[in-house]
Amino acid sequence: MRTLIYQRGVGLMRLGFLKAGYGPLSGSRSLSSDAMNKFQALEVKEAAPFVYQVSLNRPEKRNALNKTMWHEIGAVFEELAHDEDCRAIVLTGNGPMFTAGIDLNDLTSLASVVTSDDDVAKKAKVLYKTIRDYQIPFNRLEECSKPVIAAVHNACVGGGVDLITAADIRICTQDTYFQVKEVDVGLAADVGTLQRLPKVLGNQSLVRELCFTARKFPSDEAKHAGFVSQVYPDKETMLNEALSLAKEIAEKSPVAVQGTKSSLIYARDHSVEDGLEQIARWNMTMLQSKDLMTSAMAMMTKQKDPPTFSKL
Ligand SMILES: CCC/C=C/C=C/C(=O)SCCNC(=O)CCNC(=O)[C@H](O)C(C)(C)COP(=O)(O)OP(=O)(O)OC[C@H]1O[C@@H](n2cnc3c(N)ncnc32)[C@H](O)[C@@H]1OP(=O)(O)O
Repeated sequence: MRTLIYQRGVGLMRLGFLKAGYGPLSGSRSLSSDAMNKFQALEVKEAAPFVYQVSLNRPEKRNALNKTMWHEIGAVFEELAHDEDCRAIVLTGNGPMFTAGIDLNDLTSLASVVTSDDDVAKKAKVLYKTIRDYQIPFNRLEECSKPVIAAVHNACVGGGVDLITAADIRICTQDTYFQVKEVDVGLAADVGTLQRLPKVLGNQSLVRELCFTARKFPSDEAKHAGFVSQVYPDKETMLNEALSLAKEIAEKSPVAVQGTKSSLIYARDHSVEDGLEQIARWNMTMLQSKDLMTSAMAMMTKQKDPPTFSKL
């Protein structure tokens, strides 16, 4: 098992979920494999060289996203972004399903803000900060420089859809359904689905239908619509394929892969001209990396084994 560079605290404190063992550190330190397993609601392991597997791990509660899990998602993707022994990540769920969405106990606890005697302006300010803080962990996933493959089985509900729309690649099992469930609990989705799903699908009519009705979006339809790129018969097959895809990515130049992720996200949110300017500026530095020559030599010499790249 490799180690993670471990800088926790800021994100955890933001939502007020700071717990023993998650305190802010003055500098950085290595996280041993034991420490990696101190996540309470996630299981994090190095599944193959340069490949990490992050599993939602509250199977008895259908991986409902409680505050701890929400926070740990932000923390782990921030850490893996800076871990040079990580080049690709598989995100999956332990137990019967991927996730049942936000922990409804946490959602109802928000009601205490609404029903307090505080002035409406103060309550609005508190709710604004709460929602913005809930958005941060999923942004961390999207911002993580390493490609994230969401491998989904059985059900992905509410906040789970917000979570995986921030991933780079989505795959699922045949028995999976996705559900933008928020309207059924009386709210407009506010942690990413309404912003990212239209960009993932491209079909505005389908996006609106799914978001207005909260109907189940089954795997075959999700594949047809381009929401997932592959559907597998069962979880074991899917996980094997997810890890094999992650290994394939991890064998490429990290300079090339991380630059590609960064540019694709930039291009999604900017004009073609702005994107061309961004990649020119990026590559004016990155083309000077040894990875270019290493990859070119491996191709030209028809090298069988993948080339070895410096850590990044
Ligand atoms: C600012 C906030 C931003 C975020 C917003 C996010 C919004 C959302 O995510 S909306 C969606 C919320 N989720 C739901 O409405 C789903 C609720 N759950 C279910 O409908 C079913 O549990 C499900 C169909 C997913 C699975 O059914 P199954 O028969 O397989 O399991 P159950 O017997 O129902 O549940 C087993 C235990 O898990 C607990 N549980 C399930 N979902 C949640 C949840 N979302 N929150 C908390 N706990 C959950 C359930 O209570 C059972 O626990 P126990 O009784 O202790 O065994």
